Parts: sequence; structure tokens; C-alpha cells
Amino acid sequence: MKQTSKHIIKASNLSIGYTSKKDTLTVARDLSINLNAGNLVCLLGKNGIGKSTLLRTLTKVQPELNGEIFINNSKLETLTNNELAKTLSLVLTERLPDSSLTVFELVALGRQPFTNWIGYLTNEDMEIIQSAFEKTNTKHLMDSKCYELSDGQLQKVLIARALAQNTPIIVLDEPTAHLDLHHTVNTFSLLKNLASEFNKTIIISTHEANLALQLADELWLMSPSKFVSGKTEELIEKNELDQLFDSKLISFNKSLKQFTITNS
Ligand SMILES: Nc1ncnc2c1ncn2[C@@H]1O[C@H](COP(=O)(O)OP(=O)(O)OP(=O)(O)O)[C@@H](O)[C@H]1O
Repeated sequence: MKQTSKHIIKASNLSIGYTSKKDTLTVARDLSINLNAGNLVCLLGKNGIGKSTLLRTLTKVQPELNGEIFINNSKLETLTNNELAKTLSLVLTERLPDSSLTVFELVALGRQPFTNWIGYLTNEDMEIIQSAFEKTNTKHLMDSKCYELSDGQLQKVLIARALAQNTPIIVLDEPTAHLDLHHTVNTFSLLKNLASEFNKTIIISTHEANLALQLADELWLMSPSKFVSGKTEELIEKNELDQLFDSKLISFNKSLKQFTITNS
């Protein structure tokens, strides 16, 4: 099923959650998404609110409970695995199983949707892989074994693999979860640059709310009562950030455009 829309990701009346034989857990309902290409989106919300569930649903890792999702005007459920792998790449934070793959081999796996059945890499594949190493500044790690990498290095290498996959959409679930401040800012800047310079559509779930406020083009805010999305400035103007954490300890400071600790 095809739609004609300018939005690279579109969802309406979307409900997400989990079904078991016994019952259904609805994590969030009636979500509406209209995302333009080339934007860096940060998905914010407190622990357990449903960020991973939403990203897993948008990437077809799990089915939606209700509603429709369109990626590049095609209904998500009609896309084959190969079509999907050419459209979006997913970067998860879990450590790889103790893998003796080299970093080069891991990044080259990003070309899998495009290679033939023996996985032969063409000159074009090699150029795309080289460019992925250059953009992420990870060339020096090429010959290392994946198990030798620090969390920060692994995160960059996983972004390189997503770039080797060369998809218009990259989805990252908490990409900076284990990183220090320097590497967190570095990763956000890299993703921002990929969106603005290479027109990638990048969606990140994160707890780095203050960084997201500074760098994201668009925010998706999940709270128990609602889901809102929009340009960062517009959401600030509409006071949408006030309800995000429902906490007496932190509040949103509109003039600073940052969350601050509440004075007791
Ligand atoms: N496989 C699963 N089966 C059933 N319920 C699940 C499953 N995975 C997550 N949940 C539940 O869904 C809800 C949303 O979880 P989710 O992991 O999406 O939250 P999150 O916003 O990503 O949290 P965090 O910021 O802590 O990573 C939680 O109540 C969680 O317990």
C-alpha cells in the first residue's frame, strides 16, 4: 500500500505495546507522527515510558497494536526485510555477543542488504565502507577485534555500520547510555552533522534532555498523559516540556531552555 506524503515517517492512530496469550499491555496510544527527512529527532521521556517500544515498533522489530505506519510512503508491514534494511538502520546499545569479528568485518556487514549471496564487496561497497570509517573517525580501529573496544569506541563503530548500510533513516536507542560527557557530546554532534550535511533522518531515544534541547531539530516527548512531537522551539513556546518528568526535583526553565534542579 502506497501513500503520497512529503513525510519520511508517518503514523496515525498508533498504539504500541505487548500482547501475550493472557492479555495486552498498551504502553501508549493514539500517537501521531509526521516527520520530514533530514531532521535529527530526540525522543525523551522518563524510564519505562515506552521509548524503546516506540522505536522497536517503528522499525518493525515488533508489531503495532493499532494504527498505521508509513515509511517513505510505503506501509511498514508490506516492506520485506531487505527493503526495510535498505531504508532504515537500527543501532542498539547492547554489547555484541563476544565476537571475534574485526571492526572492519562488523562495519562491512552493513553492506549485506546490497551484496550478493556470497557477500562479495564491490569497489562501490568498499568506498561506502571507507567513507563510513572517515565520517565516524574510526579508521584506526579497523583491524581491532570488536571485543577489544571500549563502550564509546563500540558506539561509534556501530554508527559506522549504520552508515555503511547507507540508509536514509537511522534509529538509535540510547546511543550515549555508557558514554562520558565528551563522547556523548561528540556522538550527538556527529549525528547532528549527518542529518544536516547528508540529509539523514536520525531518531535517537535519550535521557540527555538538555543536550537534546540544544541539538535536536525536533523533539518527541512521551509522558503518561500524551505524546507530542514538533520543532524544539515550538514545544518550548507551548510549555510542552513542563510535564515531561512530573518531578518536584527538576523543572523546565523556559528562559534558559534547559531543565534545572528545583531550589527547595
Ligand atoms: N518484552 C516486553 N514484554 C512486556 N512488557 C515489556 C517488554 N519490554 C518492555 N515492556 C514494558 O513496556 C513499558 C515500556 O518499556 P520501554 O522499554 O519501552 O521503556 P523506555 O522508555 O525505553 O525505558 P528506559 O528509559 O528505562 O529504557 C514498560 O512498562 C516495560 O516494563
